[in-house]
Amino acid sequence: MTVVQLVQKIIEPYPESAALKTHIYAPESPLMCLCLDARGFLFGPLLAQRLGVGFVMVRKKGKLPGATVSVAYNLEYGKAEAEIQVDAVTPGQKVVLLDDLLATGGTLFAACELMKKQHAEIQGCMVVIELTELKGSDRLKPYSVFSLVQY
Ligand SMILES: O=P(O)(O)OC[C@H]1O[C@H](OP(=O)(O)OP(=O)(O)O)[C@H](O)[C@@H]1O
Ligand SMILES: Nc1ncnc2[nH]cnc12
Repeated sequence: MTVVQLVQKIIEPYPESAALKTHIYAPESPLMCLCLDARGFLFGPLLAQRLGVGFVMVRKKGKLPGATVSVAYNLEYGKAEAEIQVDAVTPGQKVVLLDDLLATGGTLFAACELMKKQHAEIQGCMVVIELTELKGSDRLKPYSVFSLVQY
């Protein structure tokens, strides 16, 4: 399956699906789509546009201007630091976190930590691919993870 086909898959069926409604879609309150550097940017803006909600970038450290808040984390193969601008989300803001892949969960866990620091309300996480053997969804509990493909 190509990336374009995956994008189609992620944006076409889900705005109307029970899964999306249960996990993230709350029409009565604004929602932000929080997307992870870098491959999350392939999917996040499309989903945000489809849902008619805002889009926030979580970037690797040192990329964003102005005041930022950051969290260090471990990947399967090293260390990194995730960062957002301090005013990217407001306290109480509902957010859904989106990335291409869930492996160990370290990256999404760090993004959740950033959201907790900013007192945002995490609605859940969405990924295109979940590598189930690495048990990333356990790492992210109590937050839910919705994945399109698992292997
Ligand atoms: O669940 P984890 O073990 O944290 O791994 C998943 C993360 O790893 C990859 O990103 P990577 O840091 O390689 O960066 P990239 O998107 O810039 O390629 C992938 O895009 C996820 O963000
Ligand atoms: N196992 C994996 N495969 C592909 N991309 C990754 N990024 C982090 N872990 C990965």
